[in-house]
Amino acid sequence: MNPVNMGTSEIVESMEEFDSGLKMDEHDGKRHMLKPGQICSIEDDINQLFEGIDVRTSGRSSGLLQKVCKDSLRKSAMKRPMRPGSSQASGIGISESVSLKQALRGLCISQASEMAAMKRLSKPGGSSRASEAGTIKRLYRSVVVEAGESGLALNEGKGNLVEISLVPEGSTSNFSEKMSESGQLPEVELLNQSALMGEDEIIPLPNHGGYEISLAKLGRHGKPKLTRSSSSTHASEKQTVVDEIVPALAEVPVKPVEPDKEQKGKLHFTSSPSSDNNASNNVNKSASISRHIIRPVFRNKNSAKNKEKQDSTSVPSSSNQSNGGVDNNLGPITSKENEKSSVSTTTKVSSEVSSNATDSGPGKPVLNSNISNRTKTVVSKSDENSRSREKGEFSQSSKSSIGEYSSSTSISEESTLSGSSRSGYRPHMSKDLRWEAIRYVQKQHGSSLGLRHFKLIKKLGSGDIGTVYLAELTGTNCLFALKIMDNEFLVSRKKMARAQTEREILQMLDHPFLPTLFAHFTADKFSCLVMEYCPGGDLHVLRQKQPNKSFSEQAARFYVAEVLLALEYLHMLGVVYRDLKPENILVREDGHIMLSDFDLSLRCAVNPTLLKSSPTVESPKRESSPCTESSCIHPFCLQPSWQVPCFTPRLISAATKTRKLKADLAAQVSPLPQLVAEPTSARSNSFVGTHEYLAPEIIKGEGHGSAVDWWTFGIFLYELVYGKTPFKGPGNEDTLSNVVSHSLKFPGSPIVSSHTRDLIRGLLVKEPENRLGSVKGAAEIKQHSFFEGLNWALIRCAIPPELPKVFDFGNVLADMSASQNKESGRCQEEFKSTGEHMEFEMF
Ligand SMILES: Nc1ncnc2c1ncn2[C@@H]1O[C@H](COP(=O)(O)OP(=O)(O)OP(=O)(O)O)[C@@H](O)[C@H]1O
Repeated sequence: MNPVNMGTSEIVESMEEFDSGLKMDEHDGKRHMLKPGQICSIEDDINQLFEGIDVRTSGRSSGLLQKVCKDSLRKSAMKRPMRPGSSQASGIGISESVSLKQALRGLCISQASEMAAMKRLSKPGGSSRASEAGTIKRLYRSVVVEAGESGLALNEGKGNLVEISLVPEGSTSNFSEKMSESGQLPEVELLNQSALMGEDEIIPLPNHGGYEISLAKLGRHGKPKLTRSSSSTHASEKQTVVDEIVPALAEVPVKPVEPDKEQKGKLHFTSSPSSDNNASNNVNKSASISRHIIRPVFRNKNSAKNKEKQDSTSVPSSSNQSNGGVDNNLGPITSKENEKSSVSTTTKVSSEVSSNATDSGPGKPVLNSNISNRTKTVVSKSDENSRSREKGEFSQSSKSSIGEYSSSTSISEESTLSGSSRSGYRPHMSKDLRWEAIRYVQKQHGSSLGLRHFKLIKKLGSGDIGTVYLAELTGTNCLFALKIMDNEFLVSRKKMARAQTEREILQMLDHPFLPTLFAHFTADKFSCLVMEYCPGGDLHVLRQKQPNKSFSEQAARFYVAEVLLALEYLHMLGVVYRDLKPENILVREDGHIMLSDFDLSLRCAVNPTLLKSSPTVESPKRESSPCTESSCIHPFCLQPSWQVPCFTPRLISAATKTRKLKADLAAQVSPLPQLVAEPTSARSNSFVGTHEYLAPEIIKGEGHGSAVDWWTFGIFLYELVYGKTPFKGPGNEDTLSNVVSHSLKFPGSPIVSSHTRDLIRGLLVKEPENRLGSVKGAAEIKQHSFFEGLNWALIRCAIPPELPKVFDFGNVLADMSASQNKESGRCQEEFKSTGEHMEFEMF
């Protein structure tokens, strides 16, 4: 949370509040807004009332008591409705009434309303002197859009859609400027979204067009331990196909940056110099954003030297030192000169978001969704993998990712990327010693982080765009997963955009079930990502080790629940993951999961909405009413209605009774609205994913959106419980055709509960629009009976089905020196001997 925002006052509004502000004129019957100056009239009314009470109670109450009551009433009148348990709201002078607060507070509508208010006030002509009640009403109307009828009390739940507009439709920059001037940045605290957040910490979400959403985030435990459970070499036959689209150039708003003299021979492809260390900078940044065309440019050392002179005035700075010293050399190229010079080696950044996501005004990035040059190359990643992977060292799976890939990026604003990428600026990881270690090394060596600071211990695996090593930050006993990518290779294979996407997404993440990116830097011709190391292998390997190669439903529920939360968070950030499969789910040392591998993800705009849930049951009153019909047809009604009125509750079964009791209780408590942050407007035509996991709409090339993640989620659950995927054919083509045309079938064995099958069925609906999760995203899926009883908020504290072998971290490096130094030496030698011309095995 930005410090600037910390002081932002909470506004809680309610219809009661409006009612108090709206006074019916007895004479003309019109409703008038009560202006601040009219508060005294309320006071007068109350005084009058009190007089009445005085008269009535004079004989019974002591004068003192009356005085106390009167005083308190007067105070109440002055303070406006205040009920037990409600917190006093301030902000722009709006107090709250508790019932609405109960209904909305947890779902941040108050903050959203404040935001909406600020937004409105920031508009030209908006009067900051508007009456308080008027402001409330305007706020209410701006925030709460009641479907059907306007002016309906918010707590009269009828399942209406309440929409919070978090994306400014208009003057983002103006707004941001105003906010920065006033020192206030509206934010939405997504309270009650326990799945996404913790109770104690707030993290910034990417800036949605100038507005910052804050999420309270989960804390996380986790120290790296050197252990590998990857002795098995189970290879699935799933193949990776990379089918690339060279996407169209995207017009992306980025902040112009200062030249950096130290950028020679380095890769530049970011729009986010991660240099801003305070919130106001963030705010100012969004205010100063201008549109530039950025193109990722690769320069090898030699070409960089040649171009150094001509680029010297335009090479962007990544402000390494200000980023906690973390080398952050991936800066944007913004000048025309660079555009020119980069033509031959550029991978253009394209964008694929729906018109919905892009047409909403200058507050949102305008993206070029044309795909200019589509080259379709199918590469069998399994072949590459089989070449590159060392047998028995790490999980082998040929379930590989297909990518007729377009980078599909709607990179909105640099603050989106830099906001959480600042070293240590990730609340759930901020106390992690690895940040300290990195800072320590930088301090010691007085330089930015580079490959020389790492001791490569062993190769963890190779992917489509790079090789991942277990690496120790020299002299710190801290282990990291170091992903090293060869820039020349990326450029030549047109994979630069994928690398960029992955890095940008990693920079945004701050979630217990997603990896933390500690640093990134370029070293000679390599781009390196310093990530959290996950020692427990992947779920593919773990599944192979299970009896019958499938997980129990209980275990599966744990893993899919954590994956669901990770996906929910990603969707909330505007990231459609697209490559869910057990191979991409790593197991942490504490047994919890980490979803990895974002190079095929789609970035898009997201517009969180608040859905007001409606009670699904009849009101208790109605249910307990006697049958008044002359002929009762209630199935449980045993007594003829003409003799004795039948009271349904007395005659229903025990189970039904319990259900009804629960329903009654639920009906009495206003159901909380649901926050839905599903990027439903995201659209891509890329052919990406993994054959067995590909959604039908991707195969059919119809264009796809976030619903593909719910399809893959269904396949994932199926594979965990049945030990295989549902549509796999003898070859990839068969698999694809099965996905499109075969109906879903469940094997007779193992026996799987109807809840699980029902959830899978809901997720594996071929039409994306009818698929579970397609409308309300994870919120919808979480409510499925498969997850009944699961405590989403505390899942990170749940005991995982399996713990990877635990090593004493203190001894890890010592152990390593004995058993693994050999390999470590080999990895180091590999670098030393080959120098800048080092070739990775995978390439
Ligand atoms: N943070 C990490 N901790 C431990 N092992 C990791 C980590 N990240 C990656 N790995 C291992 O390194 C391997 C290569 O990862 P990488 O993300 O580069 O490629 P990939 O998952 O095979 O997919 P893709 O080819 O799509 O990039 C993975 O299979 C995984 O086993």
